[in-house]
Amino acid sequence: MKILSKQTRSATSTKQAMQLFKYLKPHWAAFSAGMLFLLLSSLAGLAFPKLLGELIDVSKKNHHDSAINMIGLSLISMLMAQSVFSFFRTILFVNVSEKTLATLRQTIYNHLIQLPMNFFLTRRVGELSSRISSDITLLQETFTNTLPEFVRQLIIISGGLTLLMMTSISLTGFMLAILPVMVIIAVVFGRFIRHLSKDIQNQVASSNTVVEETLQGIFSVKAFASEFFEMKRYTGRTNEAARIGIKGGKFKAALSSFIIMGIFGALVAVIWRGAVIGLDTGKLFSFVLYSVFIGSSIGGLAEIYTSLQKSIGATENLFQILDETKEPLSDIVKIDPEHQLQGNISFRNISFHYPSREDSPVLKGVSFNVSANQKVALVGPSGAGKSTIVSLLLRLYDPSNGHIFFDKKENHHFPLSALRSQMSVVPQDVFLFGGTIGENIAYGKQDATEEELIAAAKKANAWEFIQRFPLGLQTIVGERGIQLSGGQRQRIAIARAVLKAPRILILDEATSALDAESERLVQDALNKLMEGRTSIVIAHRLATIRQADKIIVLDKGAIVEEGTHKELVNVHEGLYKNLSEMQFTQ
Ligand SMILES: Nc1ncnc2c1ncn2[C@@H]1O[C@H](COP(=O)(O)OP(=O)(O)OP(=O)(O)O)[C@@H](O)[C@H]1O
Repeated sequence: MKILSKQTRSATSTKQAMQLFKYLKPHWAAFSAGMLFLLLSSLAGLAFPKLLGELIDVSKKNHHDSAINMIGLSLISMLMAQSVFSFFRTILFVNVSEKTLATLRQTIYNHLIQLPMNFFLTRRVGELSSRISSDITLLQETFTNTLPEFVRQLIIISGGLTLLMMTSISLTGFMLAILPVMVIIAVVFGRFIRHLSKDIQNQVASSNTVVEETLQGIFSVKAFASEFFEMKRYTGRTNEAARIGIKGGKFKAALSSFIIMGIFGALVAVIWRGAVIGLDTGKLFSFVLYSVFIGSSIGGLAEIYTSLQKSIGATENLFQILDETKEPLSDIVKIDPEHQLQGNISFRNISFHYPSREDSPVLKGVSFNVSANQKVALVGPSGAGKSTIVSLLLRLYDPSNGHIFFDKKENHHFPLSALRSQMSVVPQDVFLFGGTIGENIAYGKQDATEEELIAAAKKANAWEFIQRFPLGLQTIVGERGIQLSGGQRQRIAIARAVLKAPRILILDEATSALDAESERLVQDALNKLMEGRTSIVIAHRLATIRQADKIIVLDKGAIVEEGTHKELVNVHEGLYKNLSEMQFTQ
């Protein structure tokens, strides 16, 4: 990864943030209309102090009811106008940001799911899903609130200052010399206190951890007679929280005194100065109100700056995903005859290491052939490289050396989606999606009819238990539905494979033992499934592969033996012979 200087980084981040506007483009008209309403509502807001000041002056000077009523009426019309403008501005901004962010969410997710396995090796699922949820929520907040608020504050500051200067340039200068300084000090001070409050929260959280851990592990605490040790630990953490809390309290007290003295003091100074130069009461009143508006907008800008920085960070995270290269996938409708597999596989001198661990080779010069419709078993100790061979077969990774052929054509010749769609994996740990049993079976073929689903379930020996559920195929599985047993889940996965009718079947045999009945049902279903197609079985229990056409024995990334069961059990001191003796004497 390139290391960028801070400036270049912030320049690229800003550039990326600008890319966001690409997603806004289709909604440009609504966005501009929203901006116009924002401008109008901010201007209407700015008219208040002026009208209020005039009201005071008119009432003091000539007591003309009609003039007073006129101003009162203008104030009410301004109020109405402002509320109408705000209403439309909010609706327009929400509309634009919801639509923009939905597109952005879809773009990011669609890109993410098409990224190669390499990408997922080095990232945690939580981190990636939080990008799609919290980073985008942050942007949503920016588009709906922060950006409009930023524009509003700018209008208030510039408009307010113009109006103030029209009243009195010297008093405006006086106000600017003191009020913004006080506001900025208060903001910086406030931030410092917020940091401190975070420290307190962390400290309190860490003392709560002691409570949680010790209560959950109360058995260990008692068994090790650690009560007094834990009491000391808890006392230490809570006292520290109290110490930081007291320190924070002092600063909070100082801040409120400062606000009373500094900010209100500055306002008093402005009023005093206004009185000295002989400004009318009404004018002075509106002057002070504008000063308050401007002061709070300056304070607000600091908040907005932080929040914009966060959004730029979030955009950077999101666009980083879009910068990654996707796998060349396509939505398969029909496979070209040229890309249809016969089922012959050939690995030629394959070496491989995982991209995340360049220095540890996982496969070293592996070569083997599988003819169409053969049943081949991969055997070997844990970590030998069996699952890695399967990943290379599926082209989840490319080998670092060597070539993989399907029917004498190199694997690159086949479009990736066409290649994968002709293979099917029945994994050890079957992952079921949180939908119905029917949907889970149809995962291999989304447009399957109910009859096809039932036929597949029957072939997989799964229909018998599915039909016993009152809702049959419509039964919900997963977190919010029923939990299926290991054997049942495997049979659902087999039904999925039956439905997909792959040319090449990959079975990762379950290591955990099923009860005898489930085992028989699963094995029987697998045997039916393997008929008439090439099957690669990662075998953990050697009893199931005695009939295999070929057994490939791997050890530490290399093939050490190859042959049928009969041949291999006769190899003197052979690994297979050893492994099978160990399993059968258990
Ligand atoms: N995603 C990965 N990143 C880095 N190294 C990996 C990854 N997956 C597997 N390995 C390493 O590659 C080697 C081979 O692993 P593989 O899973 O292919 O073995 P296996 O023969 O299938 O083992 P088992 O029978 O335990 O499933 C192991 O040393 C393992 O630590």
